[in-house]
Amino acid sequence: MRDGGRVAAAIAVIQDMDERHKPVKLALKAWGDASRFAGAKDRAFVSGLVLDALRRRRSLSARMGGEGPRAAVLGALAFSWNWPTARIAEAAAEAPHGPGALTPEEVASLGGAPSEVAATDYPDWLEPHLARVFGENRAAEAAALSARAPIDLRVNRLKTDPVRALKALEPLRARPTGLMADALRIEAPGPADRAPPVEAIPEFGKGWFEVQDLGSQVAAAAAGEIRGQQVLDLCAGGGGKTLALAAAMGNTGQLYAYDADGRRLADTVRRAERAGVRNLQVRTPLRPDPLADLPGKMDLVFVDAPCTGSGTWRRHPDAKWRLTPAQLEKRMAEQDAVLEEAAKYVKPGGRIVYVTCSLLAEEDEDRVAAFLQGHPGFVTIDALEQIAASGQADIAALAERRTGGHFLRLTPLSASTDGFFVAVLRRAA
Ligand SMILES: C[S@@+](CC[C@H](N)C(=O)[O-])C[C@H]1O[C@@H](n2cnc3c(N)ncnc32)[C@H](O)[C@@H]1O
Repeated sequence: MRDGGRVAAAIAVIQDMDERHKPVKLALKAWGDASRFAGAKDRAFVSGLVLDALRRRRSLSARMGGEGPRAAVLGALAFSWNWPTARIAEAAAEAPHGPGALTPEEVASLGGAPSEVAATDYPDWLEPHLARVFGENRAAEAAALSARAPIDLRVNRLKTDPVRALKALEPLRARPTGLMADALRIEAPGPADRAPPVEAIPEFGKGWFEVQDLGSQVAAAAAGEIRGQQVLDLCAGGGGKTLALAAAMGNTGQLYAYDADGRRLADTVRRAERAGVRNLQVRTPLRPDPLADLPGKMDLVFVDAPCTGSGTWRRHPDAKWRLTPAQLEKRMAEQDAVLEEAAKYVKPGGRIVYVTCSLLAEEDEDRVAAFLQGHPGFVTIDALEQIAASGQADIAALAERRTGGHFLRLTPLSASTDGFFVAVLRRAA
């Protein structure tokens, strides 16, 4: 495909999303299925351009003076990909597949000086929510949430060590992160480039490493020292945290993985086998009372709670435009329910780790406060001390991420991670 056809395809994908209220993943898949002629480079170009247009859709639209998909895509080419106007004009005018010649207004907007436009790249209704957490810094935090994200890997200590893993990942130029001993990072690919083929590295197949955001690795480390313990991963989902917890346990003690949605657990056994995990029981909700034997027995219940995902907007930029106040309310109710459930399984003296990948206080501090009010037998303990006890992190580098005394909040701007909130609660002995 030539550039004109690729740009037209990106516009069509966003149009499909807008008209049919489709998530970007499905719209891209629909285009890919209907475009057998498109090669891997074409697909990388189109998906990169669509995601970049969505990341900054509002500010790009404001600069272009238009709301539609075409304005967002042309704006992304100019202001995210730094294409000169002449190159955009040439691609747009390409016959027969380009999206059509630029209008004089578009040419003027594309050539405009870096603007005074103050449009923020999140929906208006979130303004007070982000102001509550970030105050004056919210625009800078939102800008960092609108950037491309790197690819982070977690070295699996059950199979290898960071030195050997780094050697295996040399072709992809991975490097240590400094923050977590077992975390490696591959910088975000260029806008139109294909994602680095991590899964094609033979050692990936041997379970040497997993793709996992650095913030997610920090959150898992808040489990603390868990060797030999009884641990329940209550919202195990696809198993990302489960495998991190398993690695920290070193195949000692017993790890249970559960999720209210049994389909989400489907891959966990296979992933655990690949990772060399031998102390995991997957408990499916498809059986009656799957956790009936666990109440009051867990040293640790890990709650990777359902949330709005506002901390992951770098990777899922369409999610921020689809989020509604009603969805936030729904997630808050689910968070209360899952914390209530978690409390049942904790033994006296045991802990709950509460994690969200949301930056909204309503899902974070407020849920912990609500839980504590109803459960006077629990207190918060310092998340950072727990992370220190895990022996995996550079605590000094995390000290400034402490919030509300005992909690931790990570953001793309402050920690170069996805956004995460972490709280640790201890049940009285
Ligand atoms: C943030 S995701 C978990 C991600 C996963 N831990 C990982 O690292 O890949 C939240 C999960 O919580 C599950 N969930 C929601 N309500 C639940 C409940 N009451 N009990 C257990 N799981 C629940 C959802 O099905 C979803 O898979």
